Amino acid sequence: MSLPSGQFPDLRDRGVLVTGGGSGIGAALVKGFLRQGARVAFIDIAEEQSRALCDKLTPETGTRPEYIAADLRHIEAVKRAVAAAVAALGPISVLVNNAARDDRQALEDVTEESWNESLSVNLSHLFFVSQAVAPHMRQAGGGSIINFSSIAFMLNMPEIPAYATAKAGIVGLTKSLAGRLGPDKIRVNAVLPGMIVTERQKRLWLDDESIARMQGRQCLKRMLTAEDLVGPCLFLASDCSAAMTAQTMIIDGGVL
Ligand SMILES: NC(=O)c1ccc[n+]([C@@H]2O[C@H](COP(=O)([O-])OP(=O)(O)OC[C@H]3O[C@@H](n4cnc5c(N)ncnc54)[C@H](O)[C@@H]3O)[C@@H](O)[C@H]2O)c1
Repeated sequence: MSLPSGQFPDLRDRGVLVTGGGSGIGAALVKGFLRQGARVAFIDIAEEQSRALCDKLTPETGTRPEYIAADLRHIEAVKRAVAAAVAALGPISVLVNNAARDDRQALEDVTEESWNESLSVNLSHLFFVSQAVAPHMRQAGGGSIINFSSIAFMLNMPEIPAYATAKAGIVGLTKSLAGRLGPDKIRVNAVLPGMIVTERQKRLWLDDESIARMQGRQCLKRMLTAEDLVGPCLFLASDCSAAMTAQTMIIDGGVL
């Protein structure tokens, strides 16, 4: 799929911060927001691929995104990364909490350490990045936070107990943050993607058979790609969704 053709003029010159923007859905979002004329920064742990993405997107969009190298599992690093994003962009109006790592683990193999690691990489930073960004959104007169959950926690996927727990937790976090930040004109919503066929997913978990099986369950009989998440996130970021907060939006091609 290519990026959606829609334009959201209110996103022009907005400060947009994407976590995990170095690959997959996050990279499509960085490109999608740049195409709207937004000022975009992204945080990612993978330095080489992130710098390569910046080199690729600069000629494609006419603007170089700001890359901030950080490991979101460390809260001090989160604070430094958000400060760097504000220094580069000015006030932030849009935050997309996208970074995650969907490791598989059999029930018997889960340890205290691996459980905490999964919650750290898939849940905790969404709160701490939001906490660090909120004062800057207030300064900007409001904003939109988009949290990436997943339909995975609603399906029968026994090999991802901690990831599923984190993704369910993100829905609760979204509603709590929406209540706290609504009076500051900051909206908080969650998106729940279905099977999005990215390079990493193909390398690690998906094959033709599993893709065909999921397409069999989808109403839309095509493969979903990272670009399919861009339009919904632009909508949630823009004033087109001005009265929408504390909601969840499923983007899965209609899995029944
Ligand atoms: N791809 C799918 O099928 C799918 C389905 C449902 C939900 N999601 C969700 O969508 C989001 C994006 O998924 P994706 O498939 O594009 O993943 P991806 O692995 O392609 O991208 C995730 C990015 O996050 C970065 N990252 C990981 N750990 C980090 C850390 N500790 N600090 C900083 N950056 C870190 C990675 O380097 C990577 O660039 C995730 O929240 C994922 O759970 C994806």
